[in-house]
Amino acid sequence: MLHATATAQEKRGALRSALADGDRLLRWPGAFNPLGARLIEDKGFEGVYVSGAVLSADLGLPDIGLTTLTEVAGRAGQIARMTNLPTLVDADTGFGEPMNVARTVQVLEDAGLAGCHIEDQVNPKRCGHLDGKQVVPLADAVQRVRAAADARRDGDFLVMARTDVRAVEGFDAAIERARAFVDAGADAIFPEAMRSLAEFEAVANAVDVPVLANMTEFGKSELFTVSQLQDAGVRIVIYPVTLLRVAMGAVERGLDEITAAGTQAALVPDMQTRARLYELVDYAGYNAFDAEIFTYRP
Ligand SMILES: C[C@](O)(C(=O)O)[C@H](CC(=O)O)C(=O)O
Repeated sequence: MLHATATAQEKRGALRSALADGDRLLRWPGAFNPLGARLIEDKGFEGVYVSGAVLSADLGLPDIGLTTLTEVAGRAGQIARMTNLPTLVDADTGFGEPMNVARTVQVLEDAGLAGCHIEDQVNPKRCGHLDGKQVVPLADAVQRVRAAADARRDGDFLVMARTDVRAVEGFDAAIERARAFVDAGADAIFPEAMRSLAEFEAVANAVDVPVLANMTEFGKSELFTVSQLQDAGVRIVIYPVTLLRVAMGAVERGLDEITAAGTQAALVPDMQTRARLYELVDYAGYNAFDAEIFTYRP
């Protein structure tokens, strides 16, 4: 009843245990809204991702660091609250200098997130799969990670360091940064825009913390399967924009159908039904809760 019963601390603890548990790959689709997180949990996935690209797109904005910490924490918190799964949020470059990064981590902890990733791009940042990116010097990037790791009050909050350096300085630099970020306190590494499975595997072998693979469509990485990634030693896979793209594709087709046919009738068989929607928002559970409270007498 009332959906997520697990506290943020419990979700963070569960994530730590899942990451410590052998080499099982954790699959985290990107939720573009809280209801999407509910569905991700219902379908048996292991975690929820909140993408900066999706949060930006939701506001009609490109993913170039225009969103504020308040916007990101607010929306990510709404999403995290709706699920018992751990939720990881994209914190871009951390919203400023190292002291801003520290505050970012604490605000995201308070919003109920299980962790976040901080990247080494310069501002304005861009999608990790586009050309023309720039990264800050290694020393500055390491300070961001150290600030994030030191700022946490819950030691289970996952600080993941993302490096975009592969596309700028090459693969060896990505390995160098991954190792330096782990030394600075990173709990996990997100090597952005790897060019092959072998590159993911090499990063996983180079560090003793979990490595994430970003399986975003229309990007620089091939779309590897869960078993391929697992065999390469990857521990977490995200599908950051997949559900938004799928949904928006359906929305476009729906609008075209209404225009062409003058009615939405042909769309109905493929729609989520009223009953399924009510199930996901626990309509019956709220009614039962309400009825019970009204019979309560001291
Ligand atoms: C992971 C990512 O940062 C995101 O915001 O989800 C993006 C995804 C994308 O634009 O496809 C990225 O930079 O890879």
